[in-house]
Amino acid sequence: MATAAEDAPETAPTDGIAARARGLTKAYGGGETAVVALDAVDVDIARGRFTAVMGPSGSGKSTLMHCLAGLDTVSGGQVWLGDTEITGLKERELTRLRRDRIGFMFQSFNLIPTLNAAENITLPMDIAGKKPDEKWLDQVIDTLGLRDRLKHRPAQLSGGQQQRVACARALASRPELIFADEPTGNLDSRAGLEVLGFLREAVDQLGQTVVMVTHDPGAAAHSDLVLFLGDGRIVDSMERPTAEAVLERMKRFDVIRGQSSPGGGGSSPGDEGSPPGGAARTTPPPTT
Ligand SMILES: Nc1ncnc2c1ncn2[C@@H]1O[C@H](COP(=O)(O)OP(=O)(O)OP(=O)(O)O)[C@@H](O)[C@H]1O
Repeated sequence: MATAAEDAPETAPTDGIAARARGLTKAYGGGETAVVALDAVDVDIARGRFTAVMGPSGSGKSTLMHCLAGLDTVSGGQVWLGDTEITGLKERELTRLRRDRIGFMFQSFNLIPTLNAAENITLPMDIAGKKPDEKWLDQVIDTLGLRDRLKHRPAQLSGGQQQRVACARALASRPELIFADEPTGNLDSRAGLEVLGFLREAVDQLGQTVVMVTHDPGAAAHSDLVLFLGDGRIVDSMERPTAEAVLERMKRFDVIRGQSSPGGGGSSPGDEGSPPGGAARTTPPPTT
């Protein structure tokens, strides 16, 4: 019994909650150079909704996503995926959890160049030795308009099509949660809109849960809820956002920063800010 208890992750009631964090703290480095990227964050990610995470450069968006997805360890606090506490899981258990229960999309697509679209889409399931649900897969492929591109390799596809393949790959195993880090960052506005439309459909028509980190108020406007991060804390949220309202909210960060650092001096790491809609950033590939 002691062994079972040891192996059993702590559970919490998470009805309607796909992911939850309590007191989530992440610090990098130590001593004088320590950076607190996340400062005791409490957050609930609602199931079946599209949540966007915004905030100035260095505010902790990617760190939050990585900690919620079990891609990074935390310095303090607890994180749950569904009712599984992931803080404290061993790397092997985390790898399995990410593979089985989470879908990832990144700015840089992260497709395997030697595999065709169909093979890329099912790769995580093939690695896991799982058979895809063909009916679901068909639905995903048709929703994403990839039916006539399945035999193409990534180099034979446009950026938008490659990101659609990455989207299908994230959806293929019908994960509990999809994390998308700047999924439109490498796309022109038309292709970006298309991908955002598909993520919206994944939520509305396929019942998926999506969390998207973005710098772009126009992209955030496709979500149901925007969480605003500032200096490692969730400082605001906005239901049913519009691009204009998100842009206005983001401008207030610049005002506050302007007030707190007269003459532009005294900036801390990652404090330089970035214009909404800009600032492409490279994200590490998924380790699943
Ligand atoms: N590996 C690391 N080592 C040290 N500091 C780090 C590391 N990763 C992130 N940080 C710091 O943690 C803070 C939050 O970084 P994070 O990348 O989460 O911010 P972000 O909001 O995603 O930024 P951006 O919009 O520029 O991508 C920043 O101050 C950053 O410099």
